[in-house]
Amino acid sequence: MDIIFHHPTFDTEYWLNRLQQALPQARVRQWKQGDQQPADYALVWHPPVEMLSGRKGLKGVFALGAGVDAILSKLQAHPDMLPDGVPLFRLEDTGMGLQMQEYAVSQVLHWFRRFDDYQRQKQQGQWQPLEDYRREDFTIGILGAGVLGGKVAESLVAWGFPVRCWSRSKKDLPGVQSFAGGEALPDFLHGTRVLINLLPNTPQTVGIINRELLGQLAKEAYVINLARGVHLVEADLLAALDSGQLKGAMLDVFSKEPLPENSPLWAHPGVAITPHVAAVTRPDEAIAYIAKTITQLENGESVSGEVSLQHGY
Ligand SMILES: NC(=O)C1=CN([C@@H]2O[C@H](COP(=O)(O)OP(=O)(O)OC[C@H]3O[C@@H](n4cnc5c(N)ncnc54)[C@H](OP(=O)(O)O)[C@@H]3O)[C@@H](O)[C@H]2O)C=CC1
Ligand SMILES: O=CC(=O)O
Repeated sequence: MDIIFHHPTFDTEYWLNRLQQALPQARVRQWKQGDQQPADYALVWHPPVEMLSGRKGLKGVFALGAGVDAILSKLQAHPDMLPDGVPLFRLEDTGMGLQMQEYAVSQVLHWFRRFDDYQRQKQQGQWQPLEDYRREDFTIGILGAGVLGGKVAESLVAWGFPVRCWSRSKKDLPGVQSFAGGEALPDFLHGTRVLINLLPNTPQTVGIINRELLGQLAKEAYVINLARGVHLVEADLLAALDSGQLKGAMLDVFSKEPLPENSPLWAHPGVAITPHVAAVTRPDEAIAYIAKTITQLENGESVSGEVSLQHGY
């Protein structure tokens, strides 16, 4: 079995060695321009079109992350990039769930315990205990209730917050109120104090966090965007912060990355920023998952993690 690997920034040597250890029967190599030798599986992130297109004998392509929007948008421009019938897989959790939980819980607690207000007071040399927020006024609404949204919901339920989620299909997650489909979106938003985005980037979700949506949240709401920058209309977010409709935003992803120097988001006091690090691919966990999935595929067993090209995630 032959496996080709391409990632623009990962430590390729490390990945090749660990993949080889996990799949001793395979021949693993870094894909280089001009390499048209046979391959059964391709492991990729931002793949050059020629790495995949027209490749015979390919049995599966693995995206080395959770989101497949970049691959799918390339596929739209080059429909022959993924040979017909070749499944595309993505990473399901592989350590990203825990990272998302850490990020979301720490930020929700930061706002819930009013550390943002106390920081402002500290800057003014002000010693002034503030009224506690109550959990019942701090409903967390999670857009997307898949692998990562589900994990984040679980961790916030454990902290005693009222948690609700919104997805395409109805969910049965312990302690979480589930809303499904476009018609249920207004009810989901009504009373949501902290909105956490973990949707995939699809034509249906681009620009979903806009003026209209933000206006339906509870007064002085907060937004955490952990998914993709294109979900959020940045100008609408800034306007909602300036009007007082929103009290704060924690953003990990941006419509343009790296965030341009002249973006007004940098200087806005209500906005905190991290550079797309909410959940990174952990090599060892990802390799274990890919090796397990390839072994299952080779044994003719069913696997999870296949991307629906129809739904775009
Ligand atoms: N910032 C970072 O560092 C990282 C960001 N990400 C982002 O997180 C995203 C989510 O990852 P993951 O949880 O694994 O993805 P999943 O595919 O497991 O979950 C996606 C969820 O979104 C829901 N959904 C999709 N389309 C719609 C729609 N039109 N309306 C309502 N709900 C919808 C799905 O509904 P249903 O369950 O009904 O299908 C599902 O619950 C990734 O796509 C990626 O962009 C991922 C990793 C790191
Ligand atoms: O943003 C990262 C991913 O894995 O998707």
